[in-house]
Amino acid sequence: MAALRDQLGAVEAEGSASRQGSSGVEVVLPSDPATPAPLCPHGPTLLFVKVSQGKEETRRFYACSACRDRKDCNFFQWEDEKIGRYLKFIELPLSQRKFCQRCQQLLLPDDWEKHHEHPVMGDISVAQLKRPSQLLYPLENKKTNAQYLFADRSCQFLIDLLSTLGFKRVLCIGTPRLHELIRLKASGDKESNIKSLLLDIDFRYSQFYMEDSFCHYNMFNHHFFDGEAALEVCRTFLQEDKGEGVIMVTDPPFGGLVEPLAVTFKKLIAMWKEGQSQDNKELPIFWIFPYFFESRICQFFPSFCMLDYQVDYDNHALYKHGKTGRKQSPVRIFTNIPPNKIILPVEEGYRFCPLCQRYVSLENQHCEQCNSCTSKDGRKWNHCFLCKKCVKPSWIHCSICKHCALPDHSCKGPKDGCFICGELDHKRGACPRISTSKKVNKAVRKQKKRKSNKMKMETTKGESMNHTSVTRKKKRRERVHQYLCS
Ligand SMILES: C[S@@+](CC[C@H](N)C(=O)[O-])C[C@H]1O[C@@H](n2cnc3c(N)ncnc32)[C@H](O)[C@@H]1O
Ligand SMILES: [Zn+2]
Ligand SMILES: [Zn+2]
Ligand SMILES: [Zn+2]
Ligand SMILES: [Zn+2]
Ligand SMILES: [Zn+2]
Ligand SMILES: [Zn+2]
Repeated sequence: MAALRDQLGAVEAEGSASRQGSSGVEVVLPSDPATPAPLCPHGPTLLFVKVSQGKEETRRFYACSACRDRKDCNFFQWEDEKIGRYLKFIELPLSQRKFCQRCQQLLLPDDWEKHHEHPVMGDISVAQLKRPSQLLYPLENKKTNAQYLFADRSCQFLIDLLSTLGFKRVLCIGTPRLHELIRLKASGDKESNIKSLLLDIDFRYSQFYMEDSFCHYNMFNHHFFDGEAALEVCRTFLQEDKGEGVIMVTDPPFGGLVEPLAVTFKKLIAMWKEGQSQDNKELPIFWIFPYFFESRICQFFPSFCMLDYQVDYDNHALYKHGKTGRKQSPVRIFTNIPPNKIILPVEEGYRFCPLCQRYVSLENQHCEQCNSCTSKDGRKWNHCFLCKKCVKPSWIHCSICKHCALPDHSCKGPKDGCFICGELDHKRGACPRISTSKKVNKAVRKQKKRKSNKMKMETTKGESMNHTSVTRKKKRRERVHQYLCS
């Protein structure tokens, strides 16, 4: 890309020198108006062509519509670059296939010079190109990307499940690893030829896929960055075969708000419905999200139920945590597919409850009072006759608060529960009622103040500062663990 930008520089320098003459750079109309121009920070770009001595060159390029000076906006892309680049790359001999780890970019020989001081990986095999989620580093920015990739075990479980349920097409929203494994499997054996379309905000993936298998997309506002043509790719995918055989699988960043996601998913459902013959059917969906969002998700999608299956991730330290050797993860699958159709692996500790007609975690026992397998976190829950419901094993009934809570809770205060709504089963960060970041900040400030007061108290009690900070760290770790697992 950088090399290409330099070419633009040269072209522009020439262009401005003789803009009025017979040589220079001219704006042209795209040959196919349905193909939207790529976007730069200034909006859709314009298509340019270099003209020398009155003759147009054959290769045209997109550049910024607003900025004439490369210093102001260095966007550059050949009109035919997208396809050309990937195909050129795989045609190179293995020894020339390089990937810049800093720029997260496949390099063509023209680009090498620009990256010679960067860490560059060589000998990129076809197998590696087919697993971009292993080549690219996961974006771990908690607030925006939180790219937690499925552990093999969970990804394989999902793929087997999709194939057992007979799906032919999978709309992958924010599931790049699932997308690549579906494609890998489809190319590997003729039996399973499931198609997959990935919608993700991580643009790095566009290097590895053509426009019919990747759309640069924002799931919080249903925005296709490449305009109408990309939207059409998605529509066609959903409506193929009159909408038969398609499922939507999504694993949004957990910091994300449920409501905008629900609005987006409803738009996609409507898009699928346009191509439907019968009205009464629902678009099958797997929405992967932490269990403490159950009530919130079911509010928007009453037909959804939560499966007991614990989804595991490769790069999420907290979710790998577990005392029993088995990883404990708070992440579940929410779906409108009847749970009795979904077999959870017995070898991983799931069993079928004939009364509930669904697979549950081994320790999730059927409660006769509730007439349901009530555990949400995979542990055995206890029935409280005063609360008339099952509660976490770590909770006891508090006669002051008149409900069950952790034994060391402080009565009549939201301190041990959620700072925002006061509920005891989740913390502020997971509150389904958070609507503005303002509220969160306020709660955080409050919490910090309380903490620092507490610390002052502890230090005046005569404990050494060192010891206090160690135990506080330990306590904090325990609290995080509790938040996820208790
Ligand atoms: C929790 S990760 C899920 C990855 C999945 N477990 C996998 O292994 O395939 C969230 C994914 O959503 C994507 N993402 C984050 N914000 C997004 C947004 N606003 N719109 C679309 N995708 C987004 C991230 O790039 C990432 O791939
Ligand atoms: Zn620009
Ligand atoms: Zn680089
Ligand atoms: Zn049961
Ligand atoms: Zn019960
Ligand atoms: Zn109780
Ligand atoms: Zn109490």
